[in-house]
Amino acid sequence: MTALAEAGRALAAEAARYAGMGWMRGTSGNLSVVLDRDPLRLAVTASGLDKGELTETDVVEVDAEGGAVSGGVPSAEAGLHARIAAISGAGAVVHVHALAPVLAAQRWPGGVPLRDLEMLKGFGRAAHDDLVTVPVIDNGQDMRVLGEAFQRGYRADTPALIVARHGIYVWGADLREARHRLECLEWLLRFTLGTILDGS
Ligand SMILES: CSCCC(=O)C(=O)COP(=O)(O)O
Ligand SMILES: [Zn+2]
Repeated sequence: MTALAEAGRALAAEAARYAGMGWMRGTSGNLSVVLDRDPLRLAVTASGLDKGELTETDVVEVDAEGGAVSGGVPSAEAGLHARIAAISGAGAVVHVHALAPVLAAQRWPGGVPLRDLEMLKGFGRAAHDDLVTVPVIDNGQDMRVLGEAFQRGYRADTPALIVARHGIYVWGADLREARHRLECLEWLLRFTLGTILDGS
């Protein structure tokens, strides 16, 4: 099996899992893994498909700008995946349309504050870190513009980015680490939103 097909199989399995959680509704969301660093090459999910029904062939190899190197139409957001992988050194980038991150960005458009929660450990931070701020950038259709905005707010200790009125990106050394971070961060965001509702 080629490296691209192997990546496609892993991406399909991961996407099915996220779809089952309701975080990839319709055709939303996209996932990638780094195939090569020099030059940068990623395997990214193909565009416009039901992410709960992907097969190992629904994957496209892209370059550092998100342009297709193999056949097929890559995710419309491949350019942002590539920028995140290039800047952070991550081996995998996941993007889902879970609701809590979008609600949180609406409430805290300058960055979502998280503090003093055990679950922060699952996001690569200390439980009692004074303040963790998840960056928020404006949505748009030009991935170069989103990439620049990501890069301006990038901090190596905060492996996530919320795109306002759109969704969230989380990254890690591999798909498993990215997933663990995403699951814990989604919990943190839901908790933080819940504290406004109950006034605490
Ligand atoms: C209803 S999904 C709109 C596009 C989007 O935000 C997304 O995550 C999926 O785009 P792709 O090109 O990767 O299918
Ligand atoms: Zn999206």
